[in-house]
Amino acid sequence: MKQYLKLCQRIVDEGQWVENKRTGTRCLTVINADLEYDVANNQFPMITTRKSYYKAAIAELLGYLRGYDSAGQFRDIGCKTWDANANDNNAWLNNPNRKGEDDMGRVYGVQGRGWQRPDGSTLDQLAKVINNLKNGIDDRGEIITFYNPGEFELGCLRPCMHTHTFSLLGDTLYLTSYQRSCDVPLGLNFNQIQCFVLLALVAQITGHKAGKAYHKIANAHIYENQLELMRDVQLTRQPFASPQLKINPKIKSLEDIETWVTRDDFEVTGYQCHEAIQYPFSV
Ligand SMILES: Nc1nc(=O)c2c([nH]1)NC[C@@H]1CN(c3ccc(C(=O)N[C@@H](CCC(=O)O)C(=O)O)cc3)CN21
Ligand SMILES: O=c1ccn([C@H]2C[C@H](O)[C@@H](COP(=O)(O)O)O2)c(=O)[nH]1
Repeated sequence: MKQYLKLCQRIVDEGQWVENKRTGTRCLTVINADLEYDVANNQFPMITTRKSYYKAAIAELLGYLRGYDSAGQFRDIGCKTWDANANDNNAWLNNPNRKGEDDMGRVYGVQGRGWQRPDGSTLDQLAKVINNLKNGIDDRGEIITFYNPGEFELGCLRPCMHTHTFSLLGDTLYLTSYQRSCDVPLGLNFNQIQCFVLLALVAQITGHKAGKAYHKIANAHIYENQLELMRDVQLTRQPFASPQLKINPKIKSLEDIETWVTRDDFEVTGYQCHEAIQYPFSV
């Protein structure tokens, strides 16, 4: 939690204003942030200086792992975060590749589970990684990437946390996640949780201990309309200790994740937080 607040303070103190054409809203921006999460000791990185909706963040991750491409599928598993990008962004609404209400196109999990090969077949990146890790193999390329520049025009948004590298050292599994663009008040609150859960969950289904998750961010920003709430409210609060995450031990395979797992298979204990803050969202 301290590293999150440190990054927020750094943006407030040292950030530079950058115009953003896609949203029309300027951002106070810094380049390069490194965060890490202690999954081994179950220090769940949930924000405590405001109320955090961790179940929606986990549902979003489950949707990525299942290869969802519709905001409706995300809503059905308890996550509304894709409604705006699928249905309220003019560039996407006017894109001839959009297949109608709620369509997100070829983003995130679509690439992760069904990367299109030149011969017309598809590659399931996630299944390959899980299979190798289950068999104790780390070929130094246990990478899942959602970043497919050749298909950007087929999706509503370029993936932000776009690449996940798993590494095995002995029987301990590590994760390094890369993010190109980060909305620190809103998105990072979710992305921290997702890095942690991705490592904990993959360790559980591949039979390894979880080590640390490393989270590398290129462009970290606060939108102009979020700045006052961050500087004058959230940053004046003292954080509480990290809560713990409990994952249903019955989750044993990728197939479980694809078929019956829900956000309620994840429970947090020891979460103490300050009042909710509603940050504005730029579409
Ligand atoms: N500008 C922007 N920021 C983002 O963080 C973001 C995007 N766009 N587009 C794609 C996804 C969608 N994400 C989102 C979207 C909404 C919330 C959000 O509204 N969070 C609220 C309430 C969550 C809830 O009630 O479930 C929050 O207070 O955290 C968070 C992440 C993250 N990504
Ligand atoms: O997981 C996510 C998804 C998105 N974001 C944020 C980062 C930016 O503020 C926007 C995306 O805008 P681009 O113009 O495509 O960079 O969404 C996030 O923080 N985390």
